[in-house]
Amino acid sequence: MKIGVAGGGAFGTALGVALALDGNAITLWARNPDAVATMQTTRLNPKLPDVPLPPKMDFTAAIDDLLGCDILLLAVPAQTLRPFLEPLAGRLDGKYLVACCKGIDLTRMTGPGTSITELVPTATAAVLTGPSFAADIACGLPTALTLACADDAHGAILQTALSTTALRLYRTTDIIGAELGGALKNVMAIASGVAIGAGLGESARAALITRGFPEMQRLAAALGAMPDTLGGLSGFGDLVLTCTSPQSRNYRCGVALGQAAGFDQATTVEGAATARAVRQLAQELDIDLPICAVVADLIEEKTDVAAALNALLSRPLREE
Ligand SMILES: NC(=O)C1=CN([C@@H]2O[C@H](COP(=O)(O)OP(=O)(O)OC[C@H]3O[C@@H](n4cnc5c(N)ncnc54)[C@H](O)[C@@H]3O)[C@@H](O)[C@H]2O)C=CC1
Ligand SMILES: O=C(CO)COP(=O)(O)O
Repeated sequence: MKIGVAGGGAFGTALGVALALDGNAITLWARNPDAVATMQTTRLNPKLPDVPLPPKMDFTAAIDDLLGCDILLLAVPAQTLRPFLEPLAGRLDGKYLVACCKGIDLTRMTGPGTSITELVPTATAAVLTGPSFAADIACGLPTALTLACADDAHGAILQTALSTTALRLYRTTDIIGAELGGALKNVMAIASGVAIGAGLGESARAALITRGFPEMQRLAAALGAMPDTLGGLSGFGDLVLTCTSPQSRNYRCGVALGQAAGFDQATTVEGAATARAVRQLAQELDIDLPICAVVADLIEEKTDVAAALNALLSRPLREE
């Protein structure tokens, strides 16, 4: 099956590299023609500067070049997935559409897999998520991800097509649980970064990760996820990775917030919009998600770190 990638950022490129080195011919679409020309001629992507782009990868800024692919890996940022798909919806019938972004769309409050199902109901929607830094995948380091597809037979086809020796895909039919794990761990990564940036210590970070996990589980359960999914790679696995590694942009953004320092607004930090979406969902569903709420307030500068800490520490003592 022919594989295409939409999105010329770090993650789409890394997946393309891994699959091309495994023998697949990959077409990668990026919206910026200059970026495409650079990749085509230099065989490098500045977002992954140390990784040569394999000969089996081709680059295009013409979206029509993707339409001959059977499997499309959608690696555009989460808030841009719906606007990306909407004009294409009638031209993607029957394809495998695999969301590779992590977040909750602020306009519709849906995760990426759900957005695909809504916008292209004739496609097979799937979500690829889990603990993985683009640079690790591109360098061929061992990585394990979750491939979620409601139809398990189609999920098995995708699992085989997208796994390589180093990139191991585990299968689930729970799209909601997988996409929420990937979205919510970014909010917790910001919180963890804030704790470290503000000098609150590693014990505080461990507390945030551990108390953050049941927040993820509560929201996921309320939105219809299967109970065990959040304990897997897409939830717990990615929570651990992203909350503990300075490679994570969400974590680094949190560190900057904790230090009251600036952070490059052009960096992709999916947890910022997701925190706001989660705060709204929590209100609508009447669920208590205190860590998510303070992250959203910090992002919007409705609170500062001292007040956020006080809000968390002054909550009533209770059973674990
Ligand atoms: N970088 C990583 O290690 C990982 C990233 N992801 C996810 O992959 C998604 C993409 O992230 P990255 O590739 O890392 O981001 P990035 O910042 O490296 O690249 C984002 C790319 O999206 C493009 N883009 C922005 N708006 C667009 C639009 N409206 N239409 C088409 N393209 C647009 C930008 O030009 C840029 O090339 C995110 O949801 C992220 O959470 C998932 C796992 C690992
Ligand atoms: O999702 C990721 C790791 O699994 C990448 O995290 P960041 O987007 O925070 O860099």
